[in-house]
Amino acid sequence: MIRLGVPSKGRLMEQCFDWFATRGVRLSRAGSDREYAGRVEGAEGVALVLLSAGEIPRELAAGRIELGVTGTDLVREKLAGWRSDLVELAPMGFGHADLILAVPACWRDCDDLDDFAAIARDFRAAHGFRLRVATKYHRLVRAWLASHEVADYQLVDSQGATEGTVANQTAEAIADITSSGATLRANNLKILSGAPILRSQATLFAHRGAMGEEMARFLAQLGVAAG
Ligand SMILES: Nc1ncnc2c1ncn2[C@@H]1O[C@H](COP(=O)(O)OP(=O)(O)OP(=O)(O)O)[C@@H](O)[C@H]1O
Ligand SMILES: O=P(O)(O)OC[C@H]1O[C@H](OP(=O)(O)OP(=O)(O)O)[C@H](O)[C@@H]1O
Repeated sequence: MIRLGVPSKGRLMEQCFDWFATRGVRLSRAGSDREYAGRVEGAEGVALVLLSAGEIPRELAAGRIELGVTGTDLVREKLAGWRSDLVELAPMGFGHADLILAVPACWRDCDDLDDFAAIARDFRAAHGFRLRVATKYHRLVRAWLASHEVADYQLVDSQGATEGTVANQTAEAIADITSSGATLRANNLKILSGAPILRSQATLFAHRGAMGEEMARFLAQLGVAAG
């Protein structure tokens, strides 16, 4: 049996259902919007498990699901050394989002990461504490800033409404995902120029220990190379 984990709500779930439907596999909820059991038609030996997108990386790594759809951002953030437990099979062409670093739009002298590094260096002396970056992407942001030799900052945990932390004066900068940019604009924040920390999209992943014959057959049916 292949347990397939799919985001349980919103556009990610719907676009995921569409992606499989295009490949002849009909996924649906078993009952009401509140019911997290699912149905699979058009494929043998596949069970649908509806899960929070944020939990799918951990469930895949533990082998509690054999296949799963989630954002590459969530896999890289939640699983250190994710390649040892997961196989990245196919980008799915939706759920695009960039993980970016943003600062107040009124910081006229801060356009790129070099400017940010210089401001962070001076910040502690001026304010008595390190410049605060609010994010839920702790691992990715730390690794990225370290790789660019930015050290004079502290991370502030924010699990939602991260863009509001600057106006609320609990952070000076934020690192979060953006797609349309509307939330950043509404909160008077600007993205630092240059490449984003990460470009993410919804992606099909497998548990590395589950790449047997049954999986090969299902992937062939989906037209996906076995990694
Ligand atoms: N505009 C967007 N807003 C939020 N997530 C987006 C957006 N565009 C793409 N995504 C992707 O969707 C995924 C997050 O989905 P979702 O918010 O449902 O996850 P979650 O953390 O499990 O949520 P919850 O905890 O509310 O269940 C991430 O991979 C993210 O990159
Ligand atoms: O660039 P945009 O199109 O404006 O989208 C980006 C926003 O969407 C997400 O938030 P979400 O609504 O998922 O809630 P969250 O704050 O709980 O993450 C993300 O955290 C940003 O806040």
